[in-house]
Amino acid sequence: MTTTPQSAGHVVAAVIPAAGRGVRLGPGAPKALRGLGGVPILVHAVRAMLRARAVGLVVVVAPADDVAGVRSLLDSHGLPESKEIRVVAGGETRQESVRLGLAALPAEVDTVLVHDAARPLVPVDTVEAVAAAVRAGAPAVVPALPLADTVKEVTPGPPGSPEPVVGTPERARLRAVQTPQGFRRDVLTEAHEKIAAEGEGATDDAGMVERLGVPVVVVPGHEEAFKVTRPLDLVLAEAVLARRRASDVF
Ligand SMILES: Nc1ccn([C@@H]2O[C@H](COP(=O)(O)OP(=O)(O)OP(=O)(O)O)[C@@H](O)[C@H]2O)c(=O)n1
Ligand SMILES: C[C@](O)(CO)[C@H](O)COP(=O)(O)O
Repeated sequence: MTTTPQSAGHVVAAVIPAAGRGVRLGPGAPKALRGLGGVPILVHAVRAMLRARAVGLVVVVAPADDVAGVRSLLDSHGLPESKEIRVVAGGETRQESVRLGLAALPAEVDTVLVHDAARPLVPVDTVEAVAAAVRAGAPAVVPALPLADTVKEVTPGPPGSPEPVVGTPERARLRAVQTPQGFRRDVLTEAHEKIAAEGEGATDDAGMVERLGVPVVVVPGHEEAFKVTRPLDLVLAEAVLARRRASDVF
């Protein structure tokens, strides 16, 4: 096991929430366990984190009813043994799963990257860039991309019914947020303790940190770090992976 500093005095761990069902992807196994190029989505995500020199330890947050199954799945895929991989049970929400992953970190970890299992193809350069920005002093770092579409704010109505438009935010000021999101461990832990205690949900970890009043910065994301959410995303992921395998570039 190696949890020695991988990046100049910092001990960086990746927490991978992988306990979701993948309802929007359609019926089947939990999303992280479904195949992409013949390999479970989760295995791609774990490899993406292990490839980063900065990352010294990975915590996988598995569906609560299949922790042993996920452990043996990872063990059967020939992952490098130079870095420890822990597997813990997840919760009912992404927020709860991340909190359970944080609780499994060893004391010496001071920097945490939270990465969706559902973003299996994130390039290593994006992972390293997020870790480097935290190392450089930012308490919270988010990779993100400018939007291609114009966005409307609406008053939500019943599915399928016309929804009144409230406004059109200035697109140049908007970013679509990805993972891994990087944090000083103390900041992320405080966010999960306080915001969860307030009973407020959040769709990403940086959103919780923002509510503490801690500054969050954005660094460039990558179009191949997209989230596999709906069936078409899986088609795209298969195509990206096939191209990488053909050119041997990961
Ligand atoms: N209770 C949950 C819910 C989500 N996640 C994880 O959070 C990441 C991002 O969530 P999302 O893509 O929304 O996954 P699902 O919740 O599985 O998707 P859906 O909403 O379609 O069911 C995924 O890696 C997912 O496994 C988790 O660890 N625990
Ligand atoms: C964390 C995240 O991937 C950033 O875009 C996203 O917020 C997860 O959202 P979801 O509601 O779980 O799809």
